[in-house]
Amino acid sequence: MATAVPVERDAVAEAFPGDAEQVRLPGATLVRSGGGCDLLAAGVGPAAAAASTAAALTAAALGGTPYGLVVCAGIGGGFLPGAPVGSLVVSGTIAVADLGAETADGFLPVTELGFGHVAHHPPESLVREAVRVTGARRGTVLTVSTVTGTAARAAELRARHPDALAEGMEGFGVAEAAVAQGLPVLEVRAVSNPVGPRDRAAWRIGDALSALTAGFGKLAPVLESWIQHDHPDDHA
Ligand SMILES: O=C(O)c1cccc(C(=O)CC[C@H]2O[C@@H](n3cnc4c(=O)[nH]cnc43)[C@H](O)[C@@H]2O)c1
Repeated sequence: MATAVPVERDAVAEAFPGDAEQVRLPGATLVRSGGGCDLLAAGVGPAAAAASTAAALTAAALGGTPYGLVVCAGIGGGFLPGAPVGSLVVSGTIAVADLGAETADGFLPVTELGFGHVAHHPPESLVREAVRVTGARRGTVLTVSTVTGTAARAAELRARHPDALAEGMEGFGVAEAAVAQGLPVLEVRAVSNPVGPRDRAAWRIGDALSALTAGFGKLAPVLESWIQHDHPDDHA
């Protein structure tokens, strides 16, 4: 489980029972819950998140105990009216919003330049179960390197990503690290602020952290059970 900062990690950890221990690795420090779930405060932004998630995944694989699933979780911006403050969003798609080239004719995603990826798709069975048990909204979660701060930018993102419900700064980085090691990935965002004109007074970080803890209270058993079973329909 990768969050950006320790306060998000601890909000998620509350949902996992038992005594936690700290595990220090080269490039990452994990909090290991009593139930064996590893939580990582991976850093803010896609690059930091990818680097520390990759370090943790590689250490587990080399140690002979590879992970079965990677989850990126945290607070995020919500696109109104679909994702109001305090709501929970589960990623049908994890997409990077600003990886590409600006041209006179508009934005070109990096894939149209012939490189890499711009989206990753969590397993359908996991998304469906996560939405069912949490009551979360399902949508595309965008990863941005610059927090959206104007109505014009929010509208531009929605025009390019009509299914977008939330934005954060780490999901795509975590997903790139997971997919590079053949692992499934999911993103869960609790909405702390609307995506749009910058208004720090409107942030509701405490409410979003509470929504994260409550959501993972319901999600934790689903994640554990999902990892234990094969999901042939997801491989099609
Ligand atoms: O200074 C601002 O106006 C501002 C507005 C929203 C968020 C920030 C952050 O620095 C938070 C970064 C942190 O939290 C996640 N997050 C929360 N809300 C958003 C958002 O609207 N857009 C993107 N990321 C958001 C993010 O994943 C980071 O970990 C500052």
